[in-house]
Amino acid sequence: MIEVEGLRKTYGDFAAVVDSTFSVEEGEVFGIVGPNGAGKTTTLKVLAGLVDPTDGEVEVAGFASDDPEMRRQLGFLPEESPLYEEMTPLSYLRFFADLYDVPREAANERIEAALDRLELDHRERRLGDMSKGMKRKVAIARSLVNDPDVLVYDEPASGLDPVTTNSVLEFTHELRETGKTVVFSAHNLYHVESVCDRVAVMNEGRIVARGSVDGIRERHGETTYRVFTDVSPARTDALVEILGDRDDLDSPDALDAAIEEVGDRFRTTVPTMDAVEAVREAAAAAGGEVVDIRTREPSLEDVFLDIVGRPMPGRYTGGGGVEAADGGNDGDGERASDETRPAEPPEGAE
Ligand SMILES: Nc1ncnc2c1ncn2[C@@H]1O[C@H](COP(=O)(O)OP(=O)(O)OP(=O)(O)O)[C@@H](O)[C@H]1O
Repeated sequence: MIEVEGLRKTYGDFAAVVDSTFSVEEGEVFGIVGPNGAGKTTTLKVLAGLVDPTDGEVEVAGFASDDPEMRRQLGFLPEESPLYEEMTPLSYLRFFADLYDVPREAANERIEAALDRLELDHRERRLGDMSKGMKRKVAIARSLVNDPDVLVYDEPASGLDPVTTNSVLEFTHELRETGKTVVFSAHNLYHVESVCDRVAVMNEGRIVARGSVDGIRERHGETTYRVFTDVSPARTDALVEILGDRDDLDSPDALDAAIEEVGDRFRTTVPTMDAVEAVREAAAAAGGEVVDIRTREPSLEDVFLDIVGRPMPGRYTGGGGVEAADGGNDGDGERASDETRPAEPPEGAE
């Protein structure tokens, strides 16, 4: 439903988006996450036909992004959506339905259905007097008046209270059950995890990972083991010392920092089963024993911090139009599996 190949957008010699390749299947909810300035909004605006790409191919619902027909197939929700303050939700939404030439009866049905589902009361109230959450719901309803196949939402739940956030996210999730394809950006990784089928992680203009949330987590996150050790209070220093002295562990320093007192036990967080065995031996040497081992899966947030913490090649083209280093994606086999595209893979990665 959406094909993006080698997308690049530069402003002067600054690259807002660099060699970005991804596709979104029909009926999929696809999330774009990344820190401030990563290039999410620019990518979405290109998809919505509001910004021309400097380079690359973009196709939405079978139309090139510069084809005016493409906009008719699309509902765009910008990050900030100023509404005509003097209008009411109903008059505002009917106005947009008219712009799209939606027959009055179909428009009314669509508007009522969207506002009912979004639980928007006060439909005759002036938009200027509505809360931020209400306005956001009206803007979401606006994105649906032309019954588009593709919805592009920039931070749909930004700045909303938890109840309204949930309602908006649930609604986003439900859209795919009606056959819509949704691309949205978010900062809140929990939102992305709860709603998206697949995600792209952007950093400094590049897609540095993409795939299912679980796939990305598996590739990037590290499972850690929490080992709970019971040692008599008189022997606790001995345990810490023995563990700190182990030079057969990946990182004795990190291990040392990871020993915490939890109630009358010690909790040691280690990265491998070998390290778990090392803790077991140390506990025995200190006259205690391991009483519990828990596995901790990485959250998307752990993964995100790991990925975006990596250095990226420069974004400035120096006027020549060529990046300091090539990164991003090569575009092949994007749909086949979960993929990651670190711009500069650290040694030994992948
Ligand atoms: N019209 C423009 N002219 C110059 N630079 C721009 C323009 N639009 C965006 N940029 C720059 O491109 C980079 C990416 O911006 P973009 O808005 O796409 O990031 P974002 O990931 O959506 O960030 P945020 O999460 O803060 O909204 C930023 O450094 C931004 O300043």
